Amino acid sequence: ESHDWNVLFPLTSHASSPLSIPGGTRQSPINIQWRDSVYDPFLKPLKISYDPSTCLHIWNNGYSFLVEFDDSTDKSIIMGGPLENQYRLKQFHFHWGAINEWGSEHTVDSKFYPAELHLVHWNAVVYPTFEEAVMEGNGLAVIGVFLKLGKHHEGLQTLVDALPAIKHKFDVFDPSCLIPSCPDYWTYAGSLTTPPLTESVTWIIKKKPIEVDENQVSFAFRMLLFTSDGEEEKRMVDNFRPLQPLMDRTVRSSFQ
Ligand SMILES: Cc1cc(=S)c(O)co1
Ligand SMILES: [Zn+2]
Repeated sequence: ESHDWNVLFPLTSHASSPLSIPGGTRQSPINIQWRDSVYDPFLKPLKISYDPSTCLHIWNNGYSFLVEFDDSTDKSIIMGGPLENQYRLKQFHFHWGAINEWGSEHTVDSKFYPAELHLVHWNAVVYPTFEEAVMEGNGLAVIGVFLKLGKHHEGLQTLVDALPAIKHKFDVFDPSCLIPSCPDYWTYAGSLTTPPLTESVTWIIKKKPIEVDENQVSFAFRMLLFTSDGEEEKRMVDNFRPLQPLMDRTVRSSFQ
């Protein structure tokens, strides 16, 4: 039983990967074992309504590139799905690898995708600020979308074109163009995958990936830098967290 292993040989426990918080019981990302996911007929369809004009700017935060949204109103929200309240879109960003063999944070049946999109939302019904929501169990909801290599993605190209400038001011961008129309998703209780790693995220992982072409991931994403101007260049790649133990959690699916 893995728990004994941890008790007997705590130093060799795989669960305490460098980036796991002590005593964490709902850490992310995880491997989604398709056959172990449980269909929940009471799960509602996810309702997504984004107002493209809430788009503010795109920037490199030294770990990924983010497109941030004006979250001072309820103009861009999600509701339904596994969620009790509506959640406001705050930003979206990606995680990707140095090569196409890996890059996503979540895996499906231990398969990595070359990249993963995260659309981060917070529970403004219950919490006054994003910062407070980050610390609460029902504070955040993140939609995860896998990227697989295939045909060119028009919507993504708008972002890719802005990357070289990165300070590029954005007028409008509707992130729903990055979300597959197939309504199927998995959902589980998890955490942020970057510090503070708080266990505040209801993860909603879309079953269907979106297709992007080789250049969109390789040229654009992998040319970004972790480093700032003047520093020795370090390409921004492999900005994903190692898999975390499922522990006492069930992944639910919205589909049979
Ligand atoms: C708030 C936030 C959420 C995720 S998923 C991330 O990678 C960074 O920051
Ligand atoms: Zn993320």
